[in-house]
Amino acid sequence: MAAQSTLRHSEDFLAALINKYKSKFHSRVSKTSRTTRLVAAIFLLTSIILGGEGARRWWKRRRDEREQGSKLVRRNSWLHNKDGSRTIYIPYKEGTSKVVIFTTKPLTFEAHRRLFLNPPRVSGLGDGHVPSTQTKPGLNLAFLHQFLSLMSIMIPRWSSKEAGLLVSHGAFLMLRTYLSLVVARLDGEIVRDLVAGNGKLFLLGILKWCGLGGFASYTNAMIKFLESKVSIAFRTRLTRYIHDLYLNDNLNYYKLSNLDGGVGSGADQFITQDLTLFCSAAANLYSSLGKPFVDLCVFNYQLYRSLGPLALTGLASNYILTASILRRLSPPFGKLKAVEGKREGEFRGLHSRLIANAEEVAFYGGSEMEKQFLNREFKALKSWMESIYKLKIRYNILEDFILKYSWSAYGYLLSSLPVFLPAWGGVGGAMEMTEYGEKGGKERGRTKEFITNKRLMLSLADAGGRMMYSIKDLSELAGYTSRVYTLIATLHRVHANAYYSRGRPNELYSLSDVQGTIQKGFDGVRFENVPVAVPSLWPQGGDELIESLSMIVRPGEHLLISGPNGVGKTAISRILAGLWPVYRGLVSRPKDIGQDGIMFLPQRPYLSVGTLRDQVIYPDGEFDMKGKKKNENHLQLVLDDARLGYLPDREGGWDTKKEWKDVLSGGEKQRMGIARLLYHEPQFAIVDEGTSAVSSDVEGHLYETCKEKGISKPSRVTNLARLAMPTPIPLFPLTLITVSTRASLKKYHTFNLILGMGDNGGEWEYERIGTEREKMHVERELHELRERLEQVETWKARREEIETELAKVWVDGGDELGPPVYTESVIEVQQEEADEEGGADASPTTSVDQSQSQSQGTSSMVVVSEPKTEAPTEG
Ligand SMILES: Nc1ncnc2c1ncn2[C@@H]1O[C@H](COP(=O)(O)OP(=O)(O)OP(=O)(O)O)[C@@H](O)[C@H]1O
Repeated sequence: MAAQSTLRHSEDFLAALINKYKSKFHSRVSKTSRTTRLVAAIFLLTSIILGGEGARRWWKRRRDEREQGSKLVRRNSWLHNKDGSRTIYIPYKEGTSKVVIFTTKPLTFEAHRRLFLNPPRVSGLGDGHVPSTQTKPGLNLAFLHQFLSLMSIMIPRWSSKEAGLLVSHGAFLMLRTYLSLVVARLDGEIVRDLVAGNGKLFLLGILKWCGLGGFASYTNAMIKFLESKVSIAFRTRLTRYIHDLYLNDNLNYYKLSNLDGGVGSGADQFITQDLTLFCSAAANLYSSLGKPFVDLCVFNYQLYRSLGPLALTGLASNYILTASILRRLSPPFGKLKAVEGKREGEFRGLHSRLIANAEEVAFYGGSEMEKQFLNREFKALKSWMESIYKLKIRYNILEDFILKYSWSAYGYLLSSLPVFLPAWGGVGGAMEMTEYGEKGGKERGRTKEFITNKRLMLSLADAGGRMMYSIKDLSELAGYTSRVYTLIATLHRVHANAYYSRGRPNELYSLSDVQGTIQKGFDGVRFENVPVAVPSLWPQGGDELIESLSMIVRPGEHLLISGPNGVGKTAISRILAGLWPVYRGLVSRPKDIGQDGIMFLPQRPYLSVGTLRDQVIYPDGEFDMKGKKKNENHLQLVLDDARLGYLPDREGGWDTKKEWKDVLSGGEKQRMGIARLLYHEPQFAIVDEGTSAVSSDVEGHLYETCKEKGISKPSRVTNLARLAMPTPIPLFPLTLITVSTRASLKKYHTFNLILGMGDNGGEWEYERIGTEREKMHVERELHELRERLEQVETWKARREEIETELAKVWVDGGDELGPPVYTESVIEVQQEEADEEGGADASPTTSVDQSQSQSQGTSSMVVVSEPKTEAPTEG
C-alpha cells in the first residue's frame, strides 16, 4: 500500500510539473506574434525533416560502407582516394574495419635522408658523408642519434596521435606517483590509529584505502593499456614508413638483398621481429625510465622534507655508486641482443626457405640435409643465447643484492636519522625534539613517520631499482635501435642510390661505377653500347658477360634472344627492367609497365596471394581492373585465349582464394603469364622462357594469339570478333621479345639476337630472320649437311662391299651368303680348317682379334679390322 501511495504521489508530482511547464509554454506562445509562431513552426518542422534525413543518410552510408567493406574483403580489393591515400577493409569481429592508409610523401623521405645517410660526425656513424650502417650498439652518442632519428618517424608532429597518447600516458604515470604518495601517508595513518587503538579512525582509514586501491588499479590498468597503444602506434608508423620505402617503383625490395646486401637477405626478420621488439622496448622505456625518474624526484623531495639533507645526500650518493657499479659490471646487452636478433633471423629464414621449396626438397628427399642446416643454425642460436644467460647470472646476483637488500638496509639507516640524530632529521627530527601532548604520543608519531618514510623508501627503492634495471633495458633497446636504424639507413641508401667510394678508386662495375643512362618513354627498346655485367654486392665490382651490346627493337619487330645457358639472356631483361644497373651507355624503353607500356614475364612464374581474378590481373587489383573498364567477361575471354578457360568453373568462381602456386601445374602457371599479357595489353612484352613448360602446339597457339590479338585494344578485337563483327585493323601490334633457347620459336620473330658467340662466349650477333644472308647461311648449313649425308652413303656402300668380300672369303665354293655370324665356334672351325690346309695364307686380307674374342667367352662380338688391300712388298 505504501508503495502504491508513493507511486501515486510521484505521478501527481509529475503531472503537476508537466502542467506547470505546459501552461508556461502556452502563455509564452500566446504572447508571441503569429508570424513568429509560423517561422518557429517552419523552423521546427524543417529541423525535424532535415534531422531525419541526415540520420537516414548516415544510417544508409554506414550500411553501404559495411556492405562495401565485406564485398571488398571477399574480392581482395581496396579503394583509391583523391588525396592519394587508400582505403582498405580488414576483417574485424563479425564485420569489417575500415583503415585509411596514407603513403609517405617523397619530401618526407628526402628530409629524413640526412638523418640516416649523413649522421653527425660526433655520433661516430660514418664520417658524415659515407653512410655506415654497421655500428656497435651500446649506450653512446650513436644510440642517441639513432633513437632520435627513429623518433622523428614515430612522432612526426606534436599534434600527432602518438604525441597525444604519450601525453595521456604521462598524465597517468604522474597520477600513479601522486597516488603512491597518498598511499604512503595513508599507510602511516592507519598504523598510527591501530597503535593508538582508535577504531573509528582506523576503519575510516581502511575505507579510504579501499577507495584509493580501486582508483590506483584503474590507473595501473590504463598505464599498461596506453603503453601497448603507444607501442602499436610506433609500430604502425615505422612499418608503413618502411613499407613505403621498401616497396616502390625504385625496386628497393630487389636491390636491398641482391645489390646492396647491407642487411643481408633477411629483411623480413628486421621488419617483423626486430621492429616489434624495438617498439615495445621504446614504449616501455617511457614507463621504465620516465616514471621512476618522476618518482625519484617526488619521493626524494618528500624524504628530504621528513628526513633532512643528510638523508638526501646519502640517497644521491647511493644512486651514483650503484649506477656506476652496475654500469661497469653489466655485459654489453645491446650488442648481445643485436647478434641474437641476427641469429634468430637466419634460423627463421631457413624455415621460410624450406616452406617455400617444400615440393622440390620432397622430390629430392632432402629432409635430412635440410634438418642438418636447421639444426646447425639452431645450435648456433642456442649457444649464443646460453652464453647470454650465463652472463646474466652474475649480473642478476649483483643487481638483486644491491637493489633489494643493501638498499633496504641503507633505507633503515636513513629512516632512523630523525630518531638518533634529530638535529639532522628534517621535519621528523623537529617533531622528535618537540614534546607530544598525550601519553605515548611520541611513539605513535614516530611509528607513523617511520611507516610513511619506510613506504616512501620502498617506493623510492622500487623507482631506483627500475631506473637501474632500465640500464639493461636501455642497452637492449640500443641493440634493437641499431637493427631498425640499419634497415632504414640501408633502404635510404638504396632509394637514393647513394654509393660513393671516397678516397679510393671505384671498382669496375661496382654500384659506385654506374655511369649509364636509362631513358623511359621511348617507343621501342634500345641498347646503345651497354655492357652486360653481373653486379656484386656493394662495394665489390661485378663480372662482365658482354662488353658492349647495341640493338634496337621497334614496334612490330619481334625479337628472339637466343644462346646457350648462362650467357646473359635474362641479364638483358634485368637491365631493361631496372633491376641491374646500366653501367655504361644508354638503355631506352617505354615509360609505363603494363598497359601501352612494357611488360616482363619472368622465367619463374609468380602467383600472388588472393583470388583467381587477382592471378589474371596481377599486379592490378580489382579496383584497377574496373578503372580500365574491364570485367569478368573480359577475363574469361582472356583465359580462353590462354587455353585456361576452364579455370573459373573448376575452381569455383573468380572470388576463390587458394594457394595458387600449388594448385596450378607448371604449364598452367606459364599460360597464366600469357593471360596476364593479354589482359594488360602492353606494347612490348619480354617473355623469358615463358612457354618452356607448355606443349609445342599450345605454344604455337599462344604465340599466334599474342601476335594476332596483341593489339592495343585486344579486348575490343576479341570481343567484336566473337560477336562476328568485322575485325578492326590492328593499331599497335604487341611486340614480343622472347628469351629462349628453342630454335622453333624463330618463326614467330623478326630479329634474332644470338649471344654466347666467339671463343669466350662474350660476342653476339643481331640479325633479321629470313634475310638473304640468313637464307644463304641456312643453305650453306644444308649443303654441309648434304655433304655429310653423302659421306654416310659412301660409307654405307663401302661397308656392304666389305661384308660381301668377307662372305666370299669364308664360303667354300663361292656361294654367296648373308653377313657372317662371328661366333667363337665359327672362328675356331675356320681356324682349324685353315690349319689343316696348312694355309697360312687362308686369311690374307682378314685379321681377327682372337684374344678379344676369347676374352668375351661366348659373346658373338668380335672386332674385325678394316680389310687390307694387298700391300706392295718391298724387294
Ligand atoms: N644474382 C646473381 N649473382 C651472381 N651471378 C649471377 C646472378 N644472376 C645471374 N648470374 C650469372 O649471370 C650469368 C647470366 O645469367 P642469365 O640468367 O642471364 O643467364 P641466361 O642466359 O638467361 O641463362 P638460361 O638460359 O639458363 O636462363 C649466369 O652465369 C649466372 O650464373
